Amino acid sequence: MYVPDLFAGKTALVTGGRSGIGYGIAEALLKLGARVCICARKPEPLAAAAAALAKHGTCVARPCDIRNSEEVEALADLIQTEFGRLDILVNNAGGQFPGLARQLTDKGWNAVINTNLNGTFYVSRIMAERFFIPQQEGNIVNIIVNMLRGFPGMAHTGAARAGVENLTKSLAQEWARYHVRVNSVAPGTIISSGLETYAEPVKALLDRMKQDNLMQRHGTVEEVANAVLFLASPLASYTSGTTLYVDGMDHLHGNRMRMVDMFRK
Ligand SMILES: CCCCCCCCCCC/C=C/C(=O)SCCNC(=O)CCNC(=O)[C@H](O)C(C)(C)COP(=O)(O)OP(=O)(O)OC[C@H]1O[C@@H](n2cnc3c(N)ncnc32)[C@H](O)[C@@H]1OP(=O)(O)O
Ligand SMILES: NC(=O)C1=CN([C@@H]2O[C@H](COP(=O)(O)OP(=O)(O)OC[C@H]3O[C@@H](n4cnc5c(N)ncnc54)[C@H](OP(=O)(O)O)[C@@H]3O)[C@@H](O)[C@H]2O)C=CC1
Repeated sequence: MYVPDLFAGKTALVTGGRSGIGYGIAEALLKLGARVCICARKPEPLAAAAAALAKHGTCVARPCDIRNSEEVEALADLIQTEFGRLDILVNNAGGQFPGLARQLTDKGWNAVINTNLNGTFYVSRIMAERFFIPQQEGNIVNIIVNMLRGFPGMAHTGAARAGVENLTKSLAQEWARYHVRVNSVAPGTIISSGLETYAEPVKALLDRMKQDNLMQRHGTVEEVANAVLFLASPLASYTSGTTLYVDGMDHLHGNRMRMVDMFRK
């Protein structure tokens, strides 16, 4: 539904672009004319994803753990060499594991905060300093999660993503003077490779969440990618510092605590 050359001449970085939602976003940007760089930690599946994406256009890849700012600087070097500029950053890399707050160890908590909050900040700051601010132009879309009413059963990621949502508002204001827009997309439960990482009994819980959703279904990768395309495009030129929910209204409706209790029993 977007014009085919919407992102012609633009370059984009999609973190976590080797799989699931990140792959879908990278593919959608490529199909609309962007040149794309993807990163993730695991080199082999990353290279395979880049090779598959290359049938849609120019796609380069580099292994990078977003928690390590030196690796993120090296990623910026690659983008500089390959593209000479960056227009769009999609902070998609992230994840967590299910567990009640009382079960979370220091190490587990820190792994999730470092990935989702600290990693997102490092990539945003480094790409802004290297590209967006010197260019006086840029666009950031952060993939978070629906945690509007908290995230019982995943308190670590709820806290980290709330941090990213607030970071979105701060960066949007601080960087407006450089013509950088910053927004977030908050998916609900999306059918993707990420969901496959969950074993029983969380799998059963995910089915229950589908029944509880007012649209009676989970979302698709394409539905998340479409929201990212909108926010990254000039169609959203007066929109910054905001969050777009792609969750079939889960942020408004449903009793997550009842489901966590089911999981506990
Ligand atoms: C109780 C009710 C549950 C309700 C569930 C509702 C579900 C709704 C979900 C819908 C919304 C969201 C969906 C998604 O986000 S799907 C995307 C999912 N993809 C991923 O999560 C993949 C990425 N995840 C990771 O890479 C890891 O989870 C992590 C973020 C932790 C980062 O990994 P890292 O490599 O740094 O960490 P380690 O594997 O070395 O682990 C570090 C410590 O973290 C603890 N840990 C890790 N995994 C688990 C686990 N499965 N269970 C318990 N604890 C875990 C642990 O302390 C690790 O240290 P140790 O290995 O030394 O013990
Ligand atoms: N699927 C869903 O229902 C929902 C997903 N989300 C969020 O959307 C994003 C994508 O999820 P989805 O595609 O489903 O899940 P995936 O697990 O398939 O994607 C996560 C991606 O992030 C990469 N990644 C993880 N940690 C790091 C790191 N430290 N540095 C660099 N890359 C990293 C992974 O690659 P590698 O392991 O090689 O590093 C992988 O490509 C995540 O942030 C997720 O939490 C939000 C709401 C709902």
